[in-house]
Amino acid sequence: MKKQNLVIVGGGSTYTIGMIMSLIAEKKNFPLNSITFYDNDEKRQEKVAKATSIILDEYYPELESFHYTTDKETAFTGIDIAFIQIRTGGLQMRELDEQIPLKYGVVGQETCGPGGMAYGLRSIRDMIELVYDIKKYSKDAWILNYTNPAAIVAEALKREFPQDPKLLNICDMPIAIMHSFATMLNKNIWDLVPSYFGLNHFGWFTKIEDSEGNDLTQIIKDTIMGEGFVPTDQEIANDQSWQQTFEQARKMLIDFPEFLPNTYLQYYLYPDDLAKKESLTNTRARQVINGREKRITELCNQIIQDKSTKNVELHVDIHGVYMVKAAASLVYNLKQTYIVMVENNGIISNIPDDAMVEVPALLTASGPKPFSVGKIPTFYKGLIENQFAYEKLVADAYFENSYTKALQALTLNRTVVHVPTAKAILDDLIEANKGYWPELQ
Ligand SMILES: NC(=O)c1ccc[n+]([C@@H]2O[C@H](COP(=O)([O-])OP(=O)(O)OC[C@H]3O[C@@H](n4cnc5c(N)ncnc54)[C@H](O)[C@@H]3O)[C@@H](O)[C@H]2O)c1
Ligand SMILES: O=P(O)(O)OC[C@H]1O[C@H](O[C@H]2[C@H](O)[C@@H](O)[C@@H](O)O[C@@H]2CO)[C@H](O)[C@@H](O)[C@@H]1O
Ligand SMILES: [Mn+2]
Repeated sequence: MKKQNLVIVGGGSTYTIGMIMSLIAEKKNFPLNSITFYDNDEKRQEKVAKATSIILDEYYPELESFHYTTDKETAFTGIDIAFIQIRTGGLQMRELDEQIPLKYGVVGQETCGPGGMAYGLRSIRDMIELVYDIKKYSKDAWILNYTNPAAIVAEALKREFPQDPKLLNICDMPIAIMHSFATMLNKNIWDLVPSYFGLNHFGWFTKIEDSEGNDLTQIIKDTIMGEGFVPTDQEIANDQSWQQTFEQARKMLIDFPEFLPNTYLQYYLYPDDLAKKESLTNTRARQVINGREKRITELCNQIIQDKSTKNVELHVDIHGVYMVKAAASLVYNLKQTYIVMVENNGIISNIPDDAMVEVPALLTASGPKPFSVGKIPTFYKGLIENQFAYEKLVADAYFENSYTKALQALTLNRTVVHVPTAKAILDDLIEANKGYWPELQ
């Protein structure tokens, strides 16, 4: 097994320590020669990198080298694979993305609705630049992106880098939901076989089987409708916001019992209820700043102060393990099945070919090989086509510098609809995103 040279772009991310623990847990399946961090915020990255260096000394002594840098040439030369996890504008801009729509009574969310559009218009430029730069210094490297809003980033990257089998967008939400299914069923998560279709943060499980082919879907539905649904991955199990989000699955299933919903659908199916529950001074960004970000900063400080991990609790989360296992399947041609984003091209036969759909695919050394889904029922087709039109219009707005396309996008979005509201939110977002967005005319 050839050992891999990995760069983590966005080394200062709150997910990096979890990713490092996953790389350690999976070192037999995804052996590494080197890890490099790249970030454009030297200070933020340095703290995480110093703690990482201590963790790696303790748990990965056989690793040849670990470096961190803010220089792209140093970071991207000689690498086999890049994981990208950046947040253009940081959690501060996420807070504005959530607060601005909320001021107008519209859901304030990281990847859904106007907040998602705002974040998308910031992410696209950095993501395109990073992919070009990685390819410049390591033209054959795999690029695994999970930067959000992944649906919009995937649409933009597909246009800029068409048909690139080594560039893959991936999300952890389906596997986090499957984690809860596995716990509920008392089964090993990796033995569950999902049938799933949709767009990123906008999809449904049509079936869950075990490795022997037993259909477990009805048991899962009955349990959720009877007892509710809870997050079980350690990272989110005790988080009140995620508990409330998972609980909404029961409501969605009672209203639409056909398929098991991705939890993100709550924002599109009950937008007004969710907006009413949100608080301008405590949107999710503020909770993350006071929660995950603070916890990771304290954890790094403790490790650095002790020069050891003896006084901290480190754990492997499903987010990191999923990305690492998927990467291993790609580079070692393991042909394992993961839910990823790919260009439709007939997979879902009655929606547009150019949609970036999220479906199960075999991950192989020549890229993802998605399974066919076939025709989907009218309700889901209607929802997906509307959402895909919104995503396309956001990418159009970016590439064409078009105010009109951005306004059309927001008007189509199920969380907005009302044109004057769309206009007011868009104008506020333009003001807040000066320097991040293209100039819309
Ligand atoms: N796809 C998924 O399911 C999934 C799951 C978890 C997180 N995410 C995404 O991962 C990303 C990181 O999330 P976070 O909460 O840890 O954010 P964060 O702000 O803590 O970390 C992001 C890091 O990226 C750096 N950065 C920003 N722009 C950069 C650029 N152009 N080049 C290099 N570095 C840059 C920042 O300095 C920061 O250190 C976000 O996009 C988030 O939405 C996606
Ligand atoms: O609101 P946040 O920042 O806590 O989470 C937003 C992300 O939520 C989903 O991902 C993960 C989560 O980040 C992680 O900690 C994991 O253990 O559980 C969540 C559910 O899968 C979502 O898929 C991401 O795209 C969001 O960024
Ligand atoms: Mn996601």
